[in-house]
Amino acid sequence: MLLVALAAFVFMRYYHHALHIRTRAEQALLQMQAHMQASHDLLDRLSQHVPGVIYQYLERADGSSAFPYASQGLEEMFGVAPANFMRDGTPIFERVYADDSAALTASSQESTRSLSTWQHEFRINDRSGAIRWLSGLANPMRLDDGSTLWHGFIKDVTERKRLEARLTLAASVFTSAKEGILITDAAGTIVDVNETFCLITGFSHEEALGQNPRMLNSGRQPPEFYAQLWSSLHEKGHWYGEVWNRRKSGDVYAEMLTISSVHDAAGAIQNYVALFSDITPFKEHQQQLEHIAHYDALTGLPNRVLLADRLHQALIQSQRRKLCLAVVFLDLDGFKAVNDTHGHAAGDELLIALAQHMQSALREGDTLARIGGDEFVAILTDLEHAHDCEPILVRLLQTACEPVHLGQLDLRVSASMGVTLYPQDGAEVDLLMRQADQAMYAAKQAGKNRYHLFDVTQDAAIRQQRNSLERIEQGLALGQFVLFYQPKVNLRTGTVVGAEALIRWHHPERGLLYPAAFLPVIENHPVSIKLGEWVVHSALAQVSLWDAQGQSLPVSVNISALQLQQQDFPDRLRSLLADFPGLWPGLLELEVLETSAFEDLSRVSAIIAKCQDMGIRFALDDFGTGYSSLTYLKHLPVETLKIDQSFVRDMLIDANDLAIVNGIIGLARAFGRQVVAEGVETTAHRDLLVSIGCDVAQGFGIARPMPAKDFPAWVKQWQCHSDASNMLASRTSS
Ligand SMILES: Nc1nc2c(ncn2[C@@H]2O[C@H](COP(=O)(O)OP(=O)(O)OP(=O)(O)O)[C@@H](O)[C@H]2O)c(=O)[nH]1
Repeated sequence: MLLVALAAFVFMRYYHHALHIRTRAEQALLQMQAHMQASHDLLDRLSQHVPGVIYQYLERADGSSAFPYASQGLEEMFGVAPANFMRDGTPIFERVYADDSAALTASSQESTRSLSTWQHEFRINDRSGAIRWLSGLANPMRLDDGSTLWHGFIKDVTERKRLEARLTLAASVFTSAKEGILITDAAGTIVDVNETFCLITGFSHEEALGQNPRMLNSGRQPPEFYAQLWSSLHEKGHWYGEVWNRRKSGDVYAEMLTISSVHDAAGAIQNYVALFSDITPFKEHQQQLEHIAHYDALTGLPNRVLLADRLHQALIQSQRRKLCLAVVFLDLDGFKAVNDTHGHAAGDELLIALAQHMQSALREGDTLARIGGDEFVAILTDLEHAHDCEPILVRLLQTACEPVHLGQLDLRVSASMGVTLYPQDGAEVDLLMRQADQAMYAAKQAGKNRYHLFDVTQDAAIRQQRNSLERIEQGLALGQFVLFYQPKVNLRTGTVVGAEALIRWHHPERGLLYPAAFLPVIENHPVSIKLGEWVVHSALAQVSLWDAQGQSLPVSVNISALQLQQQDFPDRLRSLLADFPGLWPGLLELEVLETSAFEDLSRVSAIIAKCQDMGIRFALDDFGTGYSSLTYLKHLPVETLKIDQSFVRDMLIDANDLAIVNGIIGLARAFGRQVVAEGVETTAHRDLLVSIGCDVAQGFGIARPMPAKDFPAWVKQWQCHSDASNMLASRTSS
């Protein structure tokens, strides 16, 4: 019993003891669990304030993995709560960016194998699918069961990576840019240069650093240039332009430069960044192009473009210095023959040699340009007096005709030169060139190998002539010319036997002009033919009109020698007549001036005869005034002689004139020609003419030339007076 009791006691003691131990163990466990929970909570709380994820990673011996612990950051990173990976870590690895997966596995395996710190950067696809960069670091420990446990952290380094990428890009732009880059601090001290800077300038990185960009100064830009550059930099924050700088070798080069100022957050200038490219080859090419554009390729002399520019400048200088200048247009004589005989290449050589020789015949400051094949122009400047150019002109002439030795050949040409002088009212480059050219032409005309001075007065007259010609042509086109008609009457019977058509010009500014005011301008000019044809056509139209009105009256028109001598004159006249098919050609008489200079009388005679075959009549006007009256009378088959008014007017007081009038009447009779007296002014004229056998006359004493519209009324009025002498008396007194 005691034993039982003892056993029970022992058992109880043991039981209590065991119970106590167990309770204490349980308490300790609970305590430990509570402690662990607290540590866990503390870790969680702390890790919330740490960027990224703090974790434990377990890799078992069988290859499976788990994240026994991971802070909440894991959920942010992968979108799944850490608890999900406590037993199986595989889903995490499915998020790793495919390209980075192999490297991640390799780094992990290496850490497992060597138990070295695992440190790796890799990319994942976050829960939105975007790529993010992670950077992990963990230390491994081998557990007894052969598994490996890492403790470490992973953080998101996407932003850092982006910055790094930008920096890398910027660095590679800086390094590999084809432009030279130079960076200074705010004080202008060079803090960095790139590779291209070194290539362009020849200065190494070390040589450039700490220097001022002034080290590149070539001295080609004046101080004002740099002042303007800095002012632009300060005002606008940048400057752009071309600069000539000097390389380390001393060579000057051209660069296209952009400078920008870089400011700090407070707006203060921190740096200046200069970017430049070497444009020297481009500049050289540009210079070549400019040379081509301004210089003659064969002789190297200035060409026409540069000449115009130089001449323009020379005119300004001449005005400023109050000195003369001469423009000399020079054309070689007989140059074509050199080409033809010795070939183009020899011609070229001659041009080159002559260009050099002539250049050296000029003074320094004068310009010699080649403006075409064998044409040159010289500008002789700073002449005190116009005649100061003469010795230079003589020298030029001599130089141009000196022989040029080319191999076996001795070539020799000469020059014709036209010279014009400045100052001259309103003269400009073009005008001076034209004047010199014109004068050169005159030198050629005068026999070559000489110079000719342009004559301003003569030129003004020529221009005036040209202008008048244009006005006359214009007047003709605008219908400003009219025909007036002067009656011819039979003094014995009082009958009106015809009229002479006389041209007048209703000039818009100068009023009614007589032929003497404009016909001399067009004498021997093609315009006179045009005007002459107009006269014939208008007269035919008038005759035709009067004919239709029942007043059939012959009309005479004056015809110039030039017009009559045209080979096709009869045909042209025929076509004028063709416009008036019903008109009898005998109503048209052509008056040829007796003073006309005919080149070939037999040809003129043949033309007259052809026209007469058409029915046209002819008169020799102003008969007796020329040197060839009798020759013309003999050779030209005209029907009528018109006695010049100068003889008629003065025959009453001058016996010689009377004798001439008598003589002409006698000649007319002898040659079977009719005779008409011009310039009848009084009854005394009439009586005398009638008494010596000239019945037909015209003159102011009968009627002045009048507009066509007044003519029929005048005829009617004339015929009302049976006694013509009364009429004459009344005219004379009026
Ligand atoms: N060799 C050579 N000949 C040229 C060149 N340019 C034009 N010519 C020739 O130069 C000649 C110039 O003509 P002209 O001035 O009428 O010749 P020219 O014999 O001097 O005649 P004149 O001036 O009346 O004395 C022509 O035969 C052109 O073909 C060139 O660059 N080289």
